[in-house]
Amino acid sequence: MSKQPVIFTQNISESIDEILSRYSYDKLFVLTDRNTFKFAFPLLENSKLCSNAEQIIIEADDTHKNLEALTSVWKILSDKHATRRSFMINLGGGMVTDLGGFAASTFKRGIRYINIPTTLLGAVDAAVGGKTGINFNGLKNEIGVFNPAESVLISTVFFKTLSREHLLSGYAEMLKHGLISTPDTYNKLLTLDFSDLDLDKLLGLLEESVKVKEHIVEVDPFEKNIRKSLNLGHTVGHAFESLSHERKSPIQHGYAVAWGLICELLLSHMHLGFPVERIRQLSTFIADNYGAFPITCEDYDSLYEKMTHDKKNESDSVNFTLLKDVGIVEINQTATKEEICTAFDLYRDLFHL
Ligand SMILES: NC(=O)c1ccc[n+]([C@@H]2O[C@H](COP(=O)([O-])OP(=O)(O)OC[C@H]3O[C@@H](n4cnc5c(N)ncnc54)[C@H](O)[C@@H]3O)[C@@H](O)[C@H]2O)c1
Ligand SMILES: O=C(O)C(=O)C[C@@H](O)[C@H](O)[C@H](O)COP(=O)(O)O
Ligand SMILES: [Zn+2]
Repeated sequence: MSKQPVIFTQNISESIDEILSRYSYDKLFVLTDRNTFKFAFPLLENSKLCSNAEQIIIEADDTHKNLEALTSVWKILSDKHATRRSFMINLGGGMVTDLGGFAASTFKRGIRYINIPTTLLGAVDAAVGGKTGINFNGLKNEIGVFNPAESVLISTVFFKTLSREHLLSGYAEMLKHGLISTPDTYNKLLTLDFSDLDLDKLLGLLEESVKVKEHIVEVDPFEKNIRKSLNLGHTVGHAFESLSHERKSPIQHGYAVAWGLICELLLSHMHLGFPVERIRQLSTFIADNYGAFPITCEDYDSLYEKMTHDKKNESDSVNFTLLKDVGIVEINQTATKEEICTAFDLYRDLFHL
């Protein structure tokens, strides 16, 4: 896979037109969800090329990252006579870039697309690296392909309409990037104060964080080895997220990752001696900013069953990425159901559940 250009810009319209002018295409489609159509699309008003684009608008939020919304995108592409020479822009958070990337990758066996993330989570993680897909059968990202966008255009101009919860959701993936990179990067992340947010500081941390992901994806684009480190916190996190959908009380992806990180650091301690002090420090940061995901022992069987579908699994055991310490990553670690339930018990103790 060739290196995917990730471009930071403060003049989004000019940058889009500059990138699009490098391509020859017959029709341009812009995919948004209802919110990004309202908040983000107007910010492209100075783009000459986007002003003639066909709009595709889907319902917002992860509960719509599904087959029905995907089908509606395929249908519009087909009805509007999109061809293999057509081009798509995914303008939205991770829900739009995941679903839109998959729609583009599969329509007529693949049309080219660029991602313009409008959330912090999208910018730091989802829009970058070529994982596309939808949720299916109650499981996160169960169907999808690896196929990177032609380019990713990151502009903080979109962040003005994001809530604190949106920012915190993206920040959880940044904490993950910190944990798998270096103590220096990680420790800086713990100093950000969300009760008195310094946006400039956040943006500096964002640029550093994207580089962590870019580097790993460049080395291992198809998640055969070290890319599994980007899945830290997700074996449990995805189970929490799916359970929240089942409960009809969906949590944001990054929140699920934040709580998943704590459970997986507890497993990291049990398997590899990850320092307890660091777990206490991070769980305090997460409890203060994210609260807790409520679980009881009644949920353990259901959570474990969900983890048996994790994409990293081989044969019957649940596969985790664990840490010996910050920046010391061990992939392909398996844990028994008993160990996982012990981690849930400890998580509940830490979060007073
Ligand atoms: N492909 C990957 O590598 C990868 C990585 C991380 C996460 N993900 C996926 O990304 C998704 C989560 O992404 P997300 O957190 O961006 O969620 P999201 O796309 O659902 O966006 C969250 C909410 O914010 C709204 N929104 C988006 N941009 C806005 C803006 N500028 N102003 C106001 N509202 C705005 C959306 O409409 C939505 O309601 C999950 O499906 C997750 O599985 C994928
Ligand atoms: O880019 C990756 O690789 C990741 O794992 C990034 C994750 O933050 C992201 O949530 C991803 O979609 C999870 O992928 P999955 O393969 O576990 O579904
Ligand atoms: Zn994630």
